[in-house]
Amino acid sequence: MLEVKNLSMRFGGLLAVDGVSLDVQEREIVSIIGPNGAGKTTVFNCMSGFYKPSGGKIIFEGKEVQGIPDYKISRLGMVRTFQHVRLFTQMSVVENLLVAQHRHLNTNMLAGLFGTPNYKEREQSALDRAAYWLERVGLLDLSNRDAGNLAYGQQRRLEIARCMVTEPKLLMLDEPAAGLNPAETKELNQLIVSLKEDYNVSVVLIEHDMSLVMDISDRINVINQGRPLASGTPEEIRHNDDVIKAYLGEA
Ligand SMILES: Nc1ncnc2c1ncn2[C@@H]1O[C@H](COP(=O)(O)OP(=O)(O)OP(=O)(O)O)[C@@H](O)[C@H]1O
Repeated sequence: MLEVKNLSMRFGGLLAVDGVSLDVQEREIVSIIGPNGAGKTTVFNCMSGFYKPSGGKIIFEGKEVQGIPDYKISRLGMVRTFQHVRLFTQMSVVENLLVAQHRHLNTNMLAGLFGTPNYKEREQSALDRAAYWLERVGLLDLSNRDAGNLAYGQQRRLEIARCMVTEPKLLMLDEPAAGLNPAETKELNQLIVSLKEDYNVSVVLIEHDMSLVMDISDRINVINQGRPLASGTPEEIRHNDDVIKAYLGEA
């Protein structure tokens, strides 16, 4: 469903991403790993339309999407979370999920003002979807709390719910386990697997928590200093000499 071919991204004199290729099939969890500064988030920023890549192609469901702005990419069904949680902290938990859907659907303001039947129906289904996902990530009891007052692990789950209410085909998670305790990481592990198995979503994951990566990934792509280093199953990556060297070098 997604193919990234020979992607490159230059910032002035720095070639942050250089010739990275990867692909994601339906119902697959694909991870991108690599030492700090390897270029992982930059790859994500290109895939999600935050950056226009300097070179290469990004093909989603047969369509070239490199350089298309982020809001259009998300309407095609590719949505992402951020390394640092980005919620509307002064809005309630449920409002965060409603805003996400409005932005996604590009709701007509006049229809809203006049409260047309079609608009009301859509509002109701947006509320139903919000309630469904809040329940699913264990936040239904906190619907009316300000998002900024949630514990960190809860904010991370709300971010995933905020993506899921838009019914994506491909979900991109940037370090979702960062800052979580072991129990929360275990819950996250189960949630991500369930997104694939129960909701047919493909997941691209950037993550430093190797036990999580090894446990849930179908395939892993390793990048180092902007360049592809290895790709394969968790078992193949675990035993790859180049990968071991790159990580030992970092430590
Ligand atoms: N907007 C930018 N302008 C200039 N340089 C950038 C920009 N974004 C990233 N870089 C540089 O590109 C390189 C890759 O950064 P990137 O954030 O993609 O790495 P990463 O693999 O996600 O790292 P980490 O695991 O630490 O999050 C780094 O050298 C970084 O300083």
